[in-house]
This record gives sequence, C-alpha cells and structure tokens, in this order.
Amino acid sequence: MSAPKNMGVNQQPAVAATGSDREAILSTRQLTKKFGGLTAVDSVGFTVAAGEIRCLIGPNGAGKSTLLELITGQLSPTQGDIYFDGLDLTALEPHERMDAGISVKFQSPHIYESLTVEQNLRVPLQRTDRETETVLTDTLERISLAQQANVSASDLSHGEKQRLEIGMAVTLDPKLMLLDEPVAGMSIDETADIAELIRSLHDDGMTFLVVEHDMEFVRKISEQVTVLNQGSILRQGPIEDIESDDEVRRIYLGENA
Ligand SMILES: Nc1ncnc2c1ncn2[C@@H]1O[C@H](COP(=O)(O)OP(=O)(O)OP(=O)(O)O)[C@@H](O)[C@H]1O
Repeated sequence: MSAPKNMGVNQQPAVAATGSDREAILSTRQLTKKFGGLTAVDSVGFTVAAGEIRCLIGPNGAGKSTLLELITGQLSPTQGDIYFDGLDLTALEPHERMDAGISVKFQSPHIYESLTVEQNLRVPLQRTDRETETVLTDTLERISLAQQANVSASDLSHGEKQRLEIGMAVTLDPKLMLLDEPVAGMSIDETADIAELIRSLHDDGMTFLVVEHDMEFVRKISEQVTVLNQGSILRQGPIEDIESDDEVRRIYLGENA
C-alpha cells in the first residue's frame, strides 16, 4: 500500500484503507528504519482499523519485529510518522505510548518467574488507577488461569506463560495490542487457546496487530493480512486473496502454507 496522499504532518487518515469503513486507529506514513546500510523497514504506509485483528506475515528478516518496535517506541524511525487514535506518536516515549493505549507482548516471555500468577498481574496494574481486585478476577478468568492464581510463574507451561503475559497487557485495557509471534513453540491445543483468547478480547472491542508465521493460526484469527518483504509491504488484503497470490506463495507461503 502506498502512503496516504495529501496528508499533513499532524493529520491521520480518517478511514482505514482495508476495504472496511471503520475508523483507522493506527497508521504509519513513510515509516523507515535503517541499521547502518540495511533498510529494515522501508517507507511503510500502513493502516489498521479500530476493532480489527490484523496479521503481519513475511519471510525471516522482512522487518516485522522492527515495525512493531517502531510502533511501541523501542526503536526510533530514521524517517516517517506514526499516528494512533488521533495522536502523533512519533516523538513519544514507550511509556507514553502505553499510556495512550498500546500494549505489547514480545516474542520471548517477559514475566517474573519468581512471582505467582496473581503477583505478575499486579505489576502492570500498579501504574494505573483501575480497580485492582475486579480487574485481577476478570483477567484471571479471561486467561483461564484462575485456578493457578497462587502458582509460581516458573511452574507454568510455555502456553500458560504466554497467556499470563497477554493477561499482564490486558490488565491495562489497551485499545491496541501488539503481539509478536504469540504461538511460537506452542502445541496445537495451546495455540487454539490463544486464538480463543484473542477472539474473545476482539469481541470486546480490542484491536490487534499480530506478527505470526503459523498460517493455520493466522487463518483462525485474521480476516485482513499484510505481507512484508524486505522492509516493504508486498501485499495487503483478505486472507484468501493473500494465500492464493502467486508472488506471496513464491516468496513466503510456499514453505509455510
Ligand atoms: N538492532 C539491529 N541492528 C542491526 N540490524 C537489525 C537489528 N534488528 C533487526 N535487524 C535486521 O533488520 C532486518 C529485519 O529484522 P526483523 O527482526 O525486523 O525481521 P522479522 O521480519 O521480524 O524476522 P523474523 O521473522 O525472523 O523474526 C533483518 O535483516 C535483521 O537482521
């Protein structure tokens, strides 16, 4: 997708270019990140509609994680802008982006192994004025870990740890959740649990941008898919169009479908 035309520095497109008439919640304009001579993200103009689950796929090294890190503010762009929910995020610190309503779950678990499940969920809640006990009860139910509330996080399975970390992000009630390969290394049952969790959060209005290689999982959760290749958007559209696209199959899906 090309960058929206005639857009001033502080404007964002009102409508997501996804074939949907829903409002855009996230958009980037000419977003670029160079590491020395390598352009990891190359002038990406990209829009996610409020309330959608968008999957971002592409070969290893395509720039998917870098794009997420630009959105969270872990990385600063070499060029370009990021707009979220009416705000120009580009110069904001990661914690300010979190306060604006963006939560992230990176690829490797970032939980506190020595704390219990419940204690882990209390950590992000310390920075909010949300009603802690109600949020805790709701979140434990939602991530299906109510029975393990007092279990040490170190004793959880891989899938449970991933659910706990998504739960930690959910306690902040984000408008947009970024997930980097949430089902990597999971069993079929664990993967199905995460798909169900994402769909239930989506039903409650949360927007998702999910980087994933597992196409079975992508099919389960996402209608619109963006394909990144060598830092640029190669294709964007409904999952069935993406899966039948010859070039996408040649560079990526041939091995992963
Ligand atoms: N901090 C960094 N310093 C230098 N190069 C980097 C850095 N981070 C990423 N890269 C390079 O940028 C390119 C894009 O990497 P990125 O991790 O974003 O790809 P990806 O699509 O997420 O890949 P994967 O599917 O393997 O996770 C790669 O060539 C990678 O080696």
